[in-house]
Amino acid sequence: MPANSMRKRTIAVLGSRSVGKSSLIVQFIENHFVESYYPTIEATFSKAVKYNGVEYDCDIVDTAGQDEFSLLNSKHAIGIHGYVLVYSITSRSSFEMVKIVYDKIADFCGKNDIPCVIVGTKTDLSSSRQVPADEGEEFAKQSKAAWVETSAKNNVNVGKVFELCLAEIERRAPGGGQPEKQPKEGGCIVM
Ligand SMILES: Nc1nc2c(ncn2[C@@H]2O[C@H](COP(=O)(O)OP(=O)(O)OP(=O)(O)O)[C@@H](O)[C@H]2O)c(=O)[nH]1
Repeated sequence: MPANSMRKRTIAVLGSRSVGKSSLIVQFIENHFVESYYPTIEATFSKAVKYNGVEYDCDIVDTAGQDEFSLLNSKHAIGIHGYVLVYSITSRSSFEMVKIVYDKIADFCGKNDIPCVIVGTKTDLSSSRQVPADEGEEFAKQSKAAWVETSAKNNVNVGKVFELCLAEIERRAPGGGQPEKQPKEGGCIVM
């Protein structure tokens, strides 16, 4: 399929520092695990993803980790079709941060039903687990979001994160796929 006939989807990946956002994306795009930690400033990755028989041209935006003082603003919402909100199963505070970030996105988008996947990372470190799986699942259910646990290290459920995100986007806008907020004319588009 020629590139220009593929459906373009932009997905933002958010969550606390060091929860494994970049590792998840790099495992998905480049099929390897990054052991070392380099804090992200901001980066966008592109990949063609086939989901449900349709090829999507996905831009995946890796953000700098958020904390309680980070302000979510237009750059986290304009031009974005769907969200991947990441916590580490070994960090309760990162799970609490996902809830805060979710509320900020809902606030900014002016609605509670946003195309979103809640992701618990680092399942290979289950002996240090601080967030039970059912708590993650329950929060996602309340938020009408999808939920999955992954390990970028062992390449478990990595592709599923992005498939679920496309499913959440398509469920709300079948075949349409307008971003949650449209860029203003002449304004910046993403991040
Ligand atoms: N054991 C294990 N470690 C992981 C996993 N995913 C990421 N890590 C490690 O966690 C650390 C942080 O990972 P990053 O992917 O850089 O985290 P990040 O969320 O992008 O961090 P910021 O850029 O600061 O927001 C690195 O040392 C990774 O190797 C995983 O699935 N299992």
